[in-house]
Amino acid sequence: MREDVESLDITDVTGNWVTAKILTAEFENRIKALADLVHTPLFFGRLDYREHEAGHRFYIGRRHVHDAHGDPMVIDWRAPVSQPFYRASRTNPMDVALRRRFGYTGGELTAYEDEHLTDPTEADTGSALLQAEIERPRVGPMRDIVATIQPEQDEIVRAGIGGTVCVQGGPGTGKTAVGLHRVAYLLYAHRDRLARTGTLIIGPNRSFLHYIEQVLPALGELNVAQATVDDLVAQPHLPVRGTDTPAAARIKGDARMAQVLRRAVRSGIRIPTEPVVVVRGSRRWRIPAYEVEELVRELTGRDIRYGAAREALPQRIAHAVLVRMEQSGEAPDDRVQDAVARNTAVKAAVKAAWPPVDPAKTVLRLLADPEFLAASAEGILTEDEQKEILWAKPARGLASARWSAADTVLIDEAADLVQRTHSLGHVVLDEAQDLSPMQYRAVGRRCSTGSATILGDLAQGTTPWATATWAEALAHLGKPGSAVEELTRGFRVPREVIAYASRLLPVIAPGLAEATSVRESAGSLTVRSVQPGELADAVLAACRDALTQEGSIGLIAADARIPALAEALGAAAVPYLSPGEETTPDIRLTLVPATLAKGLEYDYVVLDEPAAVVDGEPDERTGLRRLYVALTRAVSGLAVVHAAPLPEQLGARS
Ligand SMILES: Nc1ncnc2c1ncn2[C@@H]1O[C@H](COP(=O)(O)OP(=O)(O)OP(=O)(O)O)[C@@H](O)[C@H]1O
Repeated sequence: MREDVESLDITDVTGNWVTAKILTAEFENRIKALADLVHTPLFFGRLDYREHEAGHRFYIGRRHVHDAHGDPMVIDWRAPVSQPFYRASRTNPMDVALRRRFGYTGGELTAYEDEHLTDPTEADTGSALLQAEIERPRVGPMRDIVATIQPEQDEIVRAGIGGTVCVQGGPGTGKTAVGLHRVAYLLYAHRDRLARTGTLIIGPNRSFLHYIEQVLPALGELNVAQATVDDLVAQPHLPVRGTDTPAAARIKGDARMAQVLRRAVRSGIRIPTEPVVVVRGSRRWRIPAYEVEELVRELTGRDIRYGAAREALPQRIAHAVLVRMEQSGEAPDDRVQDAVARNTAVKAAVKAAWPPVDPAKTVLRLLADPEFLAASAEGILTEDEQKEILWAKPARGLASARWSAADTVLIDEAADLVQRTHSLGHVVLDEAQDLSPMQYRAVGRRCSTGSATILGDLAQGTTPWATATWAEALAHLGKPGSAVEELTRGFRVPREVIAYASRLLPVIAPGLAEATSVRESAGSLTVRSVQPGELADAVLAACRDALTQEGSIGLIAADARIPALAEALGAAAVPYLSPGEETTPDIRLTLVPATLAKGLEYDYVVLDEPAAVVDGEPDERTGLRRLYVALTRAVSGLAVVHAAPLPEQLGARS
């Protein structure tokens, strides 16, 4: 297939150099997509449908492959014929007589496993290849799970594009993996539509995005944008240089701010009291004040963007002029209406009634001018709340203001009040529990005419404004009442470790079910108590111990402890990486600040001083949730080393 593309000669068909460039680029992309990847086999499964005739046997793989005659050899995993590979069971064989899974070692076919779904005498033993895949040591960035997607995951992956799906799932239940495969599926099933409208994956931070960035290209999808929420609302010339107190950030992130902003943006609207007089040639056309007033009142009552109304008003006034021209026997056309709309008298009337609004300046004024804030927030924010968000030292101009991350979300909201934000076809929002209501709104307007996949775990919410329920989050996103699915089978964390971490659940997320572990090996869990002076040495020893095993090692610690640990590692000449940097055979240890651990995983985790992780957060619940995240990053083993007493919720180990 690659040679076919490479041998295409386009000199005859390209009329001009633009077409030639575009075609060449497309061919290059296709050749790239058809590259041989040594460790990525062409197929991983086979389905024999029950009528066992020619054409009833299908090989399933990452992409479609055909032979020299164009006959299919491997079917794309996303095609409808492939679906039973993931969903068929003994209770519902879906017409499949045989399902075969192929196992590979370093790109070599080394095993296969058969299930005769309609044979009642065959025992249901579960898949050893799935187990092997789950147990495989983790090195490098996240990989795809296309060969082993589980039925409950597949339901979410293939859910229709029309609806928004929200997935609540404990640590390691495959939310991120499912979200990425869902994008690949949607791009396959709705390629044209999504090529036009675009898809976007939103993750919590850069290192997380780096960790997941290889998955879609491995599935043949090269054109999916990735961003953090901060990237989405970033203002080109207004860098974030300030921080908010947790209290201020909370108020700025509250959905009530949307009402405050709406009032602020519209605060300049004035009901006209003067007539508009348009002079054209030797004639004067006068629209009396009451009529202009009516036009303005009508626009204020309509649910259209501020900017759209501002564009509509001069046209309406011009129309009123045109009506008068017609009444006096003239026959003006559309060009006359446009010319009247641009007339200086009309422009001045519009400016007075509906002045232009700069979103950033509006937010600046709200945060700097107590009277403007009071007028906009009256009956919405209390006086104390207003005081909390006002800048102690009011900024003078846009460039000198110390904008915080929450402020940029406010500017984004104000901008949307003025002009509708462009909506994409599909948005995947990962680690969604952490967003503030205003951030949900920012994401929601980017999929207002599309759909979304919302992934998260309420127990891992580590912002003071983390959502309490998915219903609330979905309402802020503008997708109220969307389906909420739950994933509970964990593919990462070993049994003993998830049981230990789950001791925190009653405090951090009462009512949430404990994740189970599908891993067969129980995993190793050690908790070591040492004297304060010995902490760094004990942590180093635990890292060295972990390094004797295969796979990646994450040393997770409270952010405040990172410099001390970095120094200790340096002094002991133990090389280490930062999150987002790729492990190599020589450097497999990553030093991870607890605040960046979310979404990542390591074969072995050494957790330094849990009490410090809890103390690093503004309140205890958030601290314990941060600890829960840190405790659930391990694939094979977790070693906890502490000098301070463990948080009591973790309890003494029985
Ligand atoms: N069906 C599967 N087959 C093989 N591996 C899987 C499967 N589902 C998930 N995994 C693996 O389990 C690990 C955890 O998955 P993932 O990171 O998607 O979980 P998550 O729910 O997003 O976790 P967290 O809440 O901690 O962010 C990953 O290594 C992923 O590849």
